Amino acid sequence: MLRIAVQSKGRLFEETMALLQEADIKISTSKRILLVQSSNFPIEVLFLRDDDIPQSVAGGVADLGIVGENEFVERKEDAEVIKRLGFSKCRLSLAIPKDVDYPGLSWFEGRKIATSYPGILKDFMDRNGIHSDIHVITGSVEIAPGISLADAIFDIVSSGSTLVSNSLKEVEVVMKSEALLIGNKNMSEEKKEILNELLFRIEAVKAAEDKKYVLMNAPTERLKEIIEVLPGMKSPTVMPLAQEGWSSVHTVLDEKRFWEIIGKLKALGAEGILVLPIEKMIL
Ligand SMILES: Nc1ncnc2c1ncn2[C@@H]1O[C@H](COP(=O)(O)OP(=O)(O)OP(=O)(O)O)[C@@H](O)[C@H]1O
Ligand SMILES: O=P(O)(O)OC[C@H]1O[C@H](OP(=O)(O)OP(=O)(O)O)[C@H](O)[C@@H]1O
Ligand SMILES: [Mg+2]
Repeated sequence: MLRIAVQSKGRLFEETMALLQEADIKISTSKRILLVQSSNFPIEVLFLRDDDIPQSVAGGVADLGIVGENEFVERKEDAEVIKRLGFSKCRLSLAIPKDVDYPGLSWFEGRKIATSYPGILKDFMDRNGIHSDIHVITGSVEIAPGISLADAIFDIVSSGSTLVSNSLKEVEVVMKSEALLIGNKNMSEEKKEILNELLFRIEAVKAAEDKKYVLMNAPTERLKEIIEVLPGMKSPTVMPLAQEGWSSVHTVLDEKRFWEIIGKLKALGAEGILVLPIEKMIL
């Protein structure tokens, strides 16, 4: 049985549970139970604070973990990055009061910076030859300059609205982050086999993300032009309709290019276009 450490609540929790669910791994969650076995897959889920996930994976308390890259890099624990998961995207940035002129990194020389990521910040400042005074706080970092606790902050930014609400401006992006699947470096062969099955399922879920299955009726005489417009996995499926001169065309479309392609298909005479979600895709 594999043990995976995931965040018990917070920004990573929902998407982590959704990923396991889409991979058809059933986990019943209840606030008080911190170790739960799946009823249909050889895995158990250990619910932890995200701060503790890198260490539990490096030390072998858990075999796998899902954690933000920011937290993983900060902790400097010896575990392996198995897969970048593409959710909980954010960045770690330096921000200063919005009315202060910013001449460049030298501004931070001798300044006090509040952060929950002292390791990443110190490495960045050392690389750039800047000496600053790093003040560690575990939450509500953005408030620090407003209450004269620090001159600047170094924290997570996503939409930037927390910075705006606290009259701060982002001046340097130090790293980008997303959720990672990390693993213990000494997993047994049996555990690696279960991990491979898990990865196979995760990849099928990820491949289907942002993809749609599209069916349409098309005039047979325009099929050649219609097929040229469609990217598809290999080539579209084409079947004759009962009505003479018409065909049914089935294909997979990328959501990003969806409207552009649909527009072209309509112009070529396609009609009765149906768009269906795809649950999984095995490439
Ligand atoms: N605004 C955001 N947008 C996108 N991702 C974010 C955002 N804030 C945080 N994250 C990502 O989600 C992770 C968890 O964030 P969260 O705020 O839940 O952490 P936490 O308060 O430290 O939780 P815990 O109680 O588990 O210690 C962060 O380490 C980061 O990778
Ligand atoms: O750029 P934004 O979109 O505003 O997001 C950034 C904020 O999001 C996170 O906090 P969160 O809302 O998770 O609350 P927390 O401080 O309790 O972790 C993070 O610590 C920032 O404060
Ligand atoms: Mg935390």
